[in-house]
Amino acid sequence: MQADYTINTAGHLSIGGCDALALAQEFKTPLVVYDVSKIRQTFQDLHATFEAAQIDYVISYASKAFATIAMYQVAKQEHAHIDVVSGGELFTAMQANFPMANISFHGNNKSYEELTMAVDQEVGMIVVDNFTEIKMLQEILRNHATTANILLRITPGISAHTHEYIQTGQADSKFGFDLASGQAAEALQIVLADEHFKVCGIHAHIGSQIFESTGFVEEAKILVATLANWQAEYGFNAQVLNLGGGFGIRYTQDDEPKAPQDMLITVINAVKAAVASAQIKMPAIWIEPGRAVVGPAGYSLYRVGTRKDVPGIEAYITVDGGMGDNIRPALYQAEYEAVLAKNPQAPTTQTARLAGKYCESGDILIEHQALPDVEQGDVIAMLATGAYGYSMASNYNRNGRPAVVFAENGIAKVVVRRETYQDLVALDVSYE
Ligand SMILES: Cc1ncc(COP(=O)(O)O)c(C=O)c1O
Ligand SMILES: N[C@@H](CCCC[NH3+])C(=O)O
Repeated sequence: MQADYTINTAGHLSIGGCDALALAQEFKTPLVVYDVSKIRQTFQDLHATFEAAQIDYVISYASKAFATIAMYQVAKQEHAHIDVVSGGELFTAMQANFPMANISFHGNNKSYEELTMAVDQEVGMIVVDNFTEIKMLQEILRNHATTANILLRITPGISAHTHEYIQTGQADSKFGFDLASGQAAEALQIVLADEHFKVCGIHAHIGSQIFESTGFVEEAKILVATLANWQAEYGFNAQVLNLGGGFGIRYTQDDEPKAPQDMLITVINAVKAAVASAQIKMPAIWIEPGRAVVGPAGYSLYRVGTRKDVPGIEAYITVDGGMGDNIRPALYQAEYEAVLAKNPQAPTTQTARLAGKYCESGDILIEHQALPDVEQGDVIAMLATGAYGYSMASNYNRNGRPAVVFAENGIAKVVVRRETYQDLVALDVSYE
């Protein structure tokens, strides 16, 4: 399958109606560029799918995939909720004037301060993960003489087909209350007995970059069966069934994911069928897509620097970024594709390793990348880098993180400025 990108009349890669070479020239490289209309389209496709199914729902953008003020504003404009996993993400959402009622707060080790911040800000939903958190939250709510809407995060015992580092639903997971051992039912009884909690429902998330619907269907069945049991045993009527995120995207031509809205239809149908057979009231379905919303919309633009030929092996073509702006290849052996921005469809003449500039042998962005002849200064665009790229970026080797540009209808706007050398020492304190 042909990679998904647009070429303009000059024959250059075009992102959000902007020429990629012009973007690299104006904003320098490495540069992260988002085609904002792609982000909007994904939200709109998911909304349309839910609306056609005629059920109550919430689309909660999992903002760990890319959390910035501008992105929160786009999510708000597209009528999405967001989920946050730290005080820092929550603070960013506050700066974006994101409605606090439309935020879910996640995390397996939320601190006392973070929980207090969530309560003070009247965050709409706290996704309670463990017994320690229940205790802390009870104390905070008592002290504030207030209540909180909560979901219980359940570990449903499903091993999704994905990299083990990004599986989260298996019984041996650091996240959530285990279902099989009875932990989840124990947690439910505690929160139901405390009037400070408005227990709205349950949550699970089985993992990320998942292509097969079977894991989600299984998840839906297990969670609905759990709700039916809990209704019979504890009289608990859930209003919300949050199925988490995890829809996979296409990084390379070998990937053939379903469109997120197609995956969603399967999931909705599985919930509807399970609810009908369990004879419980249909809860609102909440989903938390991160990668599927921002991944395909993001491009990383790099300039080619050096080249090293190794006799008999693929050459190293090194660019001006690498593991500092995209750790995923080094961390998960994640695969990507890249094109030459000035002529994405130029016939290829070589297969090379696209290497980063960081001081690590493992800093290879792409192995076996087919490329035409490239020269120093050429702009290479890595595709589908919008999820967990910038958000996991670091200052390793004291490289500044790239700027981020939103491109839409031919207009490009910096939404995160490039870090300067001065930024890099801004937190340092002299010891002389
Ligand atoms: C609780 C939760 N929800 C949603 C997501 C988003 O997942 P994805 O980006 O794969 O859609 C994650 C990350 O895996 C998560 O941990
Ligand atoms: N950061 C991971 C996904 C983890 C999602 C968070 N639970 C990735 O890049 O694929």
